[in-house]
Amino acid sequence: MSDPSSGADRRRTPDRREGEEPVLSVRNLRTVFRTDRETIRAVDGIDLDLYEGETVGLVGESGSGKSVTARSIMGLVEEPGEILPGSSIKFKGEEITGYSVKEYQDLRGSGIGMVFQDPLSSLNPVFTVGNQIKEALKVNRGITGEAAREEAIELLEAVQIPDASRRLKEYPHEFSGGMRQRAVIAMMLACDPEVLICDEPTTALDVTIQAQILDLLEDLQAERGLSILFITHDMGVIADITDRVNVMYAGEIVEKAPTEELFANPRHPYTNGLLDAIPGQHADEERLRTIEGDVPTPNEAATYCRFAPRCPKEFEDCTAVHPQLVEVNDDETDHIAACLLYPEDRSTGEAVAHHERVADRSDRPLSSESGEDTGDVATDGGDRQ
Ligand SMILES: Nc1ncnc2c1ncn2[C@@H]1O[C@H](COP(=O)(O)OP(=O)(O)OP(=O)(O)O)[C@@H](O)[C@H]1O
Ligand code: NI
Repeated sequence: MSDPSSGADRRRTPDRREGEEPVLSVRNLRTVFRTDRETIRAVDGIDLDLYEGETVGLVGESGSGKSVTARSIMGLVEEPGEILPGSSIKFKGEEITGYSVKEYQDLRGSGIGMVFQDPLSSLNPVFTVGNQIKEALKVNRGITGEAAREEAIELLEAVQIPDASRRLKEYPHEFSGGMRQRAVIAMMLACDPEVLICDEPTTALDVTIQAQILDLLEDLQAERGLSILFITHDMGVIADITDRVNVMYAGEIVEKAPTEELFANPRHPYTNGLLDAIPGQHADEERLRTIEGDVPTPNEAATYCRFAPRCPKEFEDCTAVHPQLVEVNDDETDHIAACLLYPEDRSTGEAVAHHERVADRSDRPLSSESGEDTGDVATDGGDRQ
């Protein structure tokens, strides 16, 4: 059987670095939540690549599917959530969708670490910070006793927690918010991960502390060659620390480009809306501009543009054709956008026809929508070696 990701590879042109394999590669990821009333397509067919030593951003408003993407990668999708067959997530070339509970535990213990917005969700209140780091060292790297204590001190020093040997004996509640997040990062480093997924790790912190944590992540990345997937709704943070960006809206990635390029030439109207909402962009205005309206819950197949109802550039076809990620023009092969206005060097009619052709090749219904479970999607699923 063919590789489930090959169709997606042909259909879009993401993120490639010549001759190099990504550490983490996501293709056609679809994660749904089925309730009695509806099927929420929280993540609806996204592609994502992360190469060694780089920071890739995933940005979008609340409810766009960023956290579900992260949880899908980590094997943390809970009932009634489900990763659909045909989705592919590869870590160092190995398919990890379909991993057992034990395999995911091992993956989280060594390969991929995750830092959440709330550090207390990763820390146990009844154990000292030192004990928790030592436990991580024991379970994941077999380091115990005095060696573990020394390593724990080194890790706290690596995340710039002053007075490390004393602080090891303290409990999470004795740490400030910023220090707690550092402790969580130290715990992640205890697993010696290659990939770090950060889901809004600084959102709850004040601006100064936030900047310090971002600096720390950059330092750690340089020292350890970490690859970081950074999730945020804050375009300012994206500009600060990422090399490449994926803009997400209602379960889909709508624009993808190197960070500098995205900020210099944003193409998708949604991305423009997010950029306009950065504080300080419009000094003459008193209040922050935000995009009017809310992210819709993606509870039906996208046979149209999900952003159209809020889009200042909406035209008739936007409600009838599902935009595909296409190159914004002939010169920008690493800049793609899912908007019927592109490729910009074609007439609107030609561009729309192009999107229709690509959609024909790649949009597939959920098996539940095609009546019987025909296996149309499921046929791709069983390809794990
Ligand atoms: N357990 C669940 N059951 C049903 N729907 C869910 C569940 N978890 C997430 N969703 C839905 O999935 C969609 C995406 O949620 P997600 O948490 O990934 O958004 P997000 O981009 O991380 O937003 P935020 O910036 O607020 O963290 C939302 O529509 C949400 O309601
Ligand atoms: Ni989230």
